[in-house]
Amino acid sequence: MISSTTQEEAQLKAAVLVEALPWLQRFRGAIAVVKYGGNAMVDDELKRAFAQDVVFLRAAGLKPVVVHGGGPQISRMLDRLGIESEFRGGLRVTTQDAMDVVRMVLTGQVGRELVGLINAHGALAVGLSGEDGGLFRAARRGTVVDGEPVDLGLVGDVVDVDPAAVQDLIDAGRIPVVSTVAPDDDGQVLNVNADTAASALAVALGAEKFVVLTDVEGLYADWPDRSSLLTEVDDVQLEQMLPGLEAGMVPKMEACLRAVRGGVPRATVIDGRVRHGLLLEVFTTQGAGTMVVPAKQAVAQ
Ligand SMILES: Nc1ncnc2c1ncn2[C@@H]1O[C@H](COP(=O)(O)OP(=O)(O)O)[C@@H](O)[C@H]1O
Ligand SMILES: CC(=O)N[C@@H](CCC(=O)OP(=O)(O)O)C(=O)O
Repeated sequence: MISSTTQEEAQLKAAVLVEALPWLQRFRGAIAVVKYGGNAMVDDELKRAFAQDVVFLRAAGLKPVVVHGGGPQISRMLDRLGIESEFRGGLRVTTQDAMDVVRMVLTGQVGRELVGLINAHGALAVGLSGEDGGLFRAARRGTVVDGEPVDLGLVGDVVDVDPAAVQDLIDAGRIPVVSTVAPDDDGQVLNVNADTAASALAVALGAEKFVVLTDVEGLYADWPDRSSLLTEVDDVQLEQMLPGLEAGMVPKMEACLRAVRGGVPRATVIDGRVRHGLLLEVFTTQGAGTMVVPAKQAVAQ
């Protein structure tokens, strides 16, 4: 005889699968750009679970595109090489020496590792950077801190995206894994914040979803008050909040805003430290983290 506990467990498992049905139907065929932040790559087990989730999305009929960061990994390597790291307004001040390290760590280390983890489930992932196939064109940018303009060195913003190289991989059933270094018009490679680059790619691809994995539960209206976590915010509200946000959260929320204003229907910031958080975000009704939606749709979600 089957015990009642076993039956309950079985029903719970079935309920999880049934809950996923409308989301499986809704997102079949949709492009999902998933930005994996360096701070969310906490340990090997989490990274393996992330790779599993991405493969799950692909198996469920979505078209996942991974854009990765690697800020802490770059800082560690710079440290080992005796090069100082300095951030202004959430962006790394980047000298030519630092740029060589940024490029080496992002495309040669972090990107390679993610490709390997995904390909443990089949030959799906192909790595490329903003330099490959003319994917990104960048232009140098500075920033403003406390009202003062700050020169960030070899830091750029993506000003043009040619998604053909990524689209070709998607069409071939592959999972593109994108590192965000990008050349300017003179061929100088620039350091581009990964959140910013990921949102530009999500817009260019006409993505249905833009999900950002970071090291916090989502956006707090009144950071660090833990009771102020927002489950949903519209683009108008978010724009008003931006000047009050701190450091790393600024490029992240700007990226979500740009994605939504560029036509991506929903952009979500989730806690990448939660194992399988990506699956929960995509396939459960409750979702996870903070979802940014266009103002006119906010009520309907
Ligand atoms: N309003 C806010 N809501 C959430 N996190 C915030 C907020 N303001 C500042 N933060 C900080 O921003 C951090 C996320 O930025 P960052 O560490 O640069 O992320 P990543 O490395 O994933 O790009 C959070 O861990 C948190 O400490
Ligand atoms: C200009 C700038 O700050 N670039 C980032 C690029 C990596 C990145 O964005 O990584 P995360 O997503 O892990 O933060 C940097 O050098 O750290």
